[in-house]
Amino acid sequence: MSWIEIVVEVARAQAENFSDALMELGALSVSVEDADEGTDAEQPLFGEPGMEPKEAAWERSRVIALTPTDFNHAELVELAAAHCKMPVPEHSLRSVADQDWVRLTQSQFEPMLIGKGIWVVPSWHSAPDPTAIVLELDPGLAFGTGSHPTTRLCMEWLEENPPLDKTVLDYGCGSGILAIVAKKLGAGQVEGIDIDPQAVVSAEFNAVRNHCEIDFSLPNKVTTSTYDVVVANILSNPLKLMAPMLSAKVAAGGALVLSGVLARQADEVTAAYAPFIALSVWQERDGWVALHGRRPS
Ligand SMILES: C[S@@+](CC[C@H](N)C(=O)[O-])C[C@H]1O[C@@H](n2cnc3c(N)ncnc32)[C@H](O)[C@@H]1O
Repeated sequence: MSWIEIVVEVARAQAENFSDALMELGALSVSVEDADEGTDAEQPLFGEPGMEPKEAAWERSRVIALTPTDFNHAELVELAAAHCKMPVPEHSLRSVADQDWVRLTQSQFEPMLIGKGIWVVPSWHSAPDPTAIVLELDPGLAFGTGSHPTTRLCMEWLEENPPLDKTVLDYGCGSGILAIVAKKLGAGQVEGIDIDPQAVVSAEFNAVRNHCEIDFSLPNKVTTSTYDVVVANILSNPLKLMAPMLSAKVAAGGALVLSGVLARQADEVTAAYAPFIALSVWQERDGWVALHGRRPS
């Protein structure tokens, strides 16, 4: 089976309504991208919790609707335009050939070497070096496959500072990748927390699959525990807000490692933690940094 993509350019103000109308009228899926992508007029949109981008679309937005082949494509565009009370925009059609989507997706995830000797290996591959530290992890609904520089920075910090027999808290655990690597590097008790229930489920699944005993939970579990190592790869805004709480989770003499912070945000995050723990940049990668510091003994 194959499909047809309808491609339409609309102004920013119409992108969301037009996309919704296409979906209501029978499109199988709709995506919106910057029509100026790859040119000098390209407009990156960045957001993070509490700082969502003001504009949810681009000055010139390209709306792409996936439809069956036996569909009246011109009529769909006309009806969607009428629904949005806008002139009928020009459209073009692109044929999408059927593919082995599972194989195609899997081919994009190869085993990854992180740091000096940590392999992240999808289940459909065997580990290139079974004697190394191997995490079996498939891309899923939670963030944390090891491909993002912030995850890699935290994993590399843990590899360089092995938490042997130490207690570790992974705050914002996503897939659980950092908690699992900590456990595989010899940590004692390891816990993970995430605000997203789906992440907790994924992390629990991944821990079992990697034969690691780790306790994952939502943030509402109230404890006064402190940990020898606290690692949090979230984003600068929530990290700043959580500075008193996260710092209090670090045991005397323990280490705090933060990532999800852009290099240009390092000073403001360091300032938020200064009353509790002196942080400094450990390493920078692709514009992201990992910050670290120790609570005085
Ligand atoms: C960038 S992902 C990091 C995932 C994984 N630890 C890694 O390093 O790849 C950030 C995670 O933090 C979680 N998160 C965001 N805000 C949070 C909060 N206030 N409390 C706990 N978790 C939070 C998100 O749900 C997400 O799973």
